[in-house]
Amino acid sequence: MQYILVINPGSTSTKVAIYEGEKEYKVKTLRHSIEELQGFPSEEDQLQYRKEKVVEFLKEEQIDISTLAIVMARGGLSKPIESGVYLVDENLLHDLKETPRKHASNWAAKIAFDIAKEAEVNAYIADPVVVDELSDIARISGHPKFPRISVFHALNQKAVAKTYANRIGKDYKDLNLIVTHMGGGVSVGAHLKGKVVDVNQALDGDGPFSPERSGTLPVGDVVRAAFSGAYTQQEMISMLVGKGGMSAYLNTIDAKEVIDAAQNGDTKAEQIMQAMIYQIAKSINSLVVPLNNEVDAIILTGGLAYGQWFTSELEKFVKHIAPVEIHPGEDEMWALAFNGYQVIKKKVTPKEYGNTEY
Ligand SMILES: Nc1ncnc2c1ncn2[C@@H]1O[C@H](COP(=O)(O)OP(=O)(O)O)[C@@H](O)[C@H]1O
Ligand SMILES: CCCC(=O)OP(=O)(O)O
Repeated sequence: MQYILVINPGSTSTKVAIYEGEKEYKVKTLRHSIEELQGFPSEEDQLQYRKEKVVEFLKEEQIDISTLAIVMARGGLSKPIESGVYLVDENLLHDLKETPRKHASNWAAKIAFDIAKEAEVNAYIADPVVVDELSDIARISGHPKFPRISVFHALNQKAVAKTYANRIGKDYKDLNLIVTHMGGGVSVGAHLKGKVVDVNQALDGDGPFSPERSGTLPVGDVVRAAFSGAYTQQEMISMLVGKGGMSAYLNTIDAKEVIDAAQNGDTKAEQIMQAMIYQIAKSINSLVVPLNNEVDAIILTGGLAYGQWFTSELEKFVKHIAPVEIHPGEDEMWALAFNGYQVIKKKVTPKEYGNTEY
């Protein structure tokens, strides 16, 4: 049997799967607690830990590495690139290692590359978090030194948008959609006829706060705190990513636990969840502008979209704009496998990252 190995590290989870063609054969989602993630002395230690989890999965499922036909990985914070499938090569690995923006997706290509090397096959990424289709006007932030950039859940946003288009018998390129991914990070994207022309910078940029990120903060106060002498650069960055948002208020990155507490009378948990919903709703409403007031549907996806109370509260703020579709979890694993299968069948020609000028 020739298998496709799919590797997807997120900020709160590591997802790993084996596909036979487009068909899921085995899948595992490991959820990581805040204590577990903060216990690693270095980035390298966490990479090794996540890699061990992938190798353990292969052993548990008795998948011999020689049966792998291809390894597919989520792409991280390399340079901005167009949507597509890219061979994991030394250039890509170099940029992912050197990037100042740290995120679990940066490790996926390295883990995939090492396993693929052992299996004597190729590793690829598809629709990494740096897919950049921003309109020129969306790039202007308010100061030329700090242009807005595209960092978001490109893989899942595009996959669920295409799944929705297929389901209603339309082409993705004929629709205007607002896709909201709500996981460890939250991204809200304006898909204008198949291009994500505006989206919040979902790591350390702007947008709603999320289970582990602060989103937009009062920037003057942040600058004063940064220069106060009270914090190191790493402590400041952690306030934005990792220990920001819900985790800063409630010391957990498990939104399910907080939603359950909110529904069982925990007023602090309820207030923070309502604030997250309020901020996400404001972002969704703001994307009516890049879509010229013509929105075909709003899609809610990611882990938090499993929470029925959460999505129904959010729907109240946005349902006047367009029909709301709930797509809980993600199509990332399937999308990676699908892209891998297209490469195997030679229906897609992978791009070379090093040759990509943007
Ligand atoms: N049934 C659920 N209801 C609400 N939130 C959930 C549910 N299941 C998972 N989540 C939350 O979704 C978040 C993780 O989403 P996910 O998209 O898997 O994130 P990531 O890929 O960033 O690790 C966690 O905060 C988790 O608690
Ligand atoms: C960096 C953008 C993608 C992102 O936030 O992914 P997670 O929600 O999986 O951390």
